[in-house]
Order: sequence, then structure tokens, then C-alpha cells
Amino acid sequence: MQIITDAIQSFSFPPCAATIGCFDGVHRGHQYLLQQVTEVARQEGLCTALITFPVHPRQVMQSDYQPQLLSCLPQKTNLIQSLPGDYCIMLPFTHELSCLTAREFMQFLHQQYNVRTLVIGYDHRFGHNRSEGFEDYCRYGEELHIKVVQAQALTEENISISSSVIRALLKEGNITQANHYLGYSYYLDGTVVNGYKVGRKLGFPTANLLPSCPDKLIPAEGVYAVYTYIEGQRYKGMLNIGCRPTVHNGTNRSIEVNILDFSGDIYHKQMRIEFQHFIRKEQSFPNLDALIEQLKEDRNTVSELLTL
Ligand SMILES: Cc1cc2nc3c(=O)[nH]c(=O)nc-3n(C[C@H](O)[C@H](O)[C@H](O)COP(=O)(O)O)c2cc1C
Ligand SMILES: Nc1ncnc2c1ncn2[C@@H]1O[C@H](COP(=O)(O)OP(=O)(O)O)[C@@H](O)[C@H]1O
Repeated sequence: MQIITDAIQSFSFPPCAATIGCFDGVHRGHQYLLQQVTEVARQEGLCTALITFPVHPRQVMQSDYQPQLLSCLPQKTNLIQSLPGDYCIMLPFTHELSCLTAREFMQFLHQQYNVRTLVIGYDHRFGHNRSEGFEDYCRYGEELHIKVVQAQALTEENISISSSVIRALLKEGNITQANHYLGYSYYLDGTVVNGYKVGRKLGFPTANLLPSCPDKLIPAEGVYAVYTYIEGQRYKGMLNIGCRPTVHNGTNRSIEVNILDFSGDIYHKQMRIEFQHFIRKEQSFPNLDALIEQLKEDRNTVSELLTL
């Protein structure tokens, strides 16, 4: 899919079937929505367009809003680019745009992007106050010559796959289910920074991750089996998210990984952590020897769970 960021000035749009949304995480539910847009577009001889926002609308509306995103912009762009479809319009969500009523917004889509059919996500609402619903959109569509279609949700065991369901799963450490709904493994990118230099004394050096995107959701505290990527190479890793109560580290949360079968200095290098399994909660051990025993056990668990 082609990403268009400066649409209004430089591109003349062919008639299209479009859908709008934040697409945070670009999960399987989003992919299913796009399949429905593609099907409608095929039937009607239109192009497909996905209209999304580079910054989450709530961040524009509410300056103190602290998002917990599943994907920051570079990741979202990469994920969208790999999807089938014609083009993705990155529409800056400005204050002016937020003041448009649903009807005005639809008119804008029609005039600027040649939207002929609008496929609306099963729970999607737009327009100032978000007070209107699907029937209102259909009525405006008739007036503006836009066909309005409601998309089906992708559901599994009566749960509609959505960004908020996935966020909730990650916050409770349910990585396997979150990954299943995402359709890929949740990951954090960042830089290896200095820690407190205790790890190497325990026999388990840990690379501390500073996430590159401060708005990205950090999964629940605890120990995880992860894949670690450094300079294109994949390693097994055991990761801890927490405050390390055994070494009295205060309330500073750290994200640190001991990479299995690895040695070397990787300070300041880029690292990707791909979450695979939740192993256990972080504990306060009576002494460092007890922590070390547990770390040995964790290493065996991770070694058995993951393959390279
Ligand atoms: C897989 C793993 C599990 C850990 N589990 C715990 C734990 O349960 N309790 C705890 O106090 N610290 C835990 N830690 C944190 C260690 O105490 C930590 O690695 C050590 O303080 C080194 O920190 P440093 O890298 O800042 O030197 C864990 C670390 C790893 C890598
Ligand atoms: N197997 C390994 N896993 C993680 N980091 C390792 C490993 N081997 C060597 N290192 C290096 O050791 C550093 C971590 O050592 P550690 O004593 O825990 O210090 P810090 O407190 O600064 O993280 C890492 O940043 C990395 O450069």
C-alpha cells in the first residue's frame, strides 16, 4: 500500500472505497476491515484507501493525554505498507478537522479524496462530539452521493478483536492472547542504556532498554521469554519489567534482558524485544543467592520455550 502524507496538494485521487480509523497496532481486526473494503472496491470498480491519522486524535484534543499505543508512527506506517490495498492517507488531525460535524467530514472526504464508498468499522464514530451513528452517516451519504457500508467485526469466542482488548491483555501480561489478536508478536524498540551494574556481579548481565517511543504501551511487570534482535541477529532472552525489589532499586521501573548464549558490549546499540511468553511475576527474594537460583530456573524455562 502506498503511503500518502501530503495528499491535498500533490495527488489527484481516483474514485475510491475508503475506511477511516486510528489503526493502532494494525491488528487482525484492522486487516479484516481492509479485506471488506477491498471486496466492496472490487465489486464497484474502485480503488481502496485507508484514511488514518499520524497522531492519535485524543493527543490533539487533550494536550495532557498520555497514550498507551500499540504502535508508534514508524511501526504503524511499516505495518500498513505491507498490507494489500492501493493507498493510505495520513491525514493530520488538526483542531479544524476536529470541529467538523460528521456530515462536513464526509463531504471533506468526498471532495478531497474522491471517496465514493465509505466502509465504517463496526464501532467507529466520527465527527464533532461523535454523537451520530451509522444511520445518520447513511442519510448524509445519500445526500452527498457516498455509499455507506457497515463492516463486520472480526470476533473469536464472542470477543471482537480491537486495540483496546489487546491493550488490556498486554497490561495483564497475557502476551500469547495479545499476539494472537495482533497477528504478530508485540515488540518494543529502543537503545541499550546503563543500569546499576549489578547484573554482571550476579552472573546475569542485563541490557537495559530505553524505548524509542515513549508513548508505546509497556506490558505488565514480570518476567517474559522474548526474542532479542541486535544488528539483525536474533537471540533468546529472558526479560524483566519491574522495580527489582531484591536489590532495592527504588520505584524506578526498568526493562532489562539477559540474552542467552551471548557476551559482548552492546551499550548504545539499537535493540528490539519481541514478547513471546509470560513466565512469572517479579518477586522480592530474601537474598541475592535466592534470586540467582530463580534466574537459573528462568533461563532453563526460556531455553525450552523458545527455538532459534
Ligand atoms: C529474567 C529476569 C528476572 C528477574 N527477576 C527479578 C525478580 O523476581 N526480583 C528482583 O528483585 N529482580 C529481578 N530481576 C532483576 C535483577 O535484580 C537485575 O537483573 C539486577 O538488579 C541487575 O540490574 P542492572 O542491570 O541494573 O545491574 C530479574 C532480572 C531478569 C533478567
Ligand atoms: N548476555 C548478555 N545479556 C545482556 N547484556 C550483556 C550480555 N553480555 C554482555 N552484556 C553487556 O553487559 C551489559 C549489562 O551488564 P550489567 O552489569 O547488567 O550492567 P547494567 O547495569 O549497565 O545493565 C549490557 O548492556 C551489555 O552491554
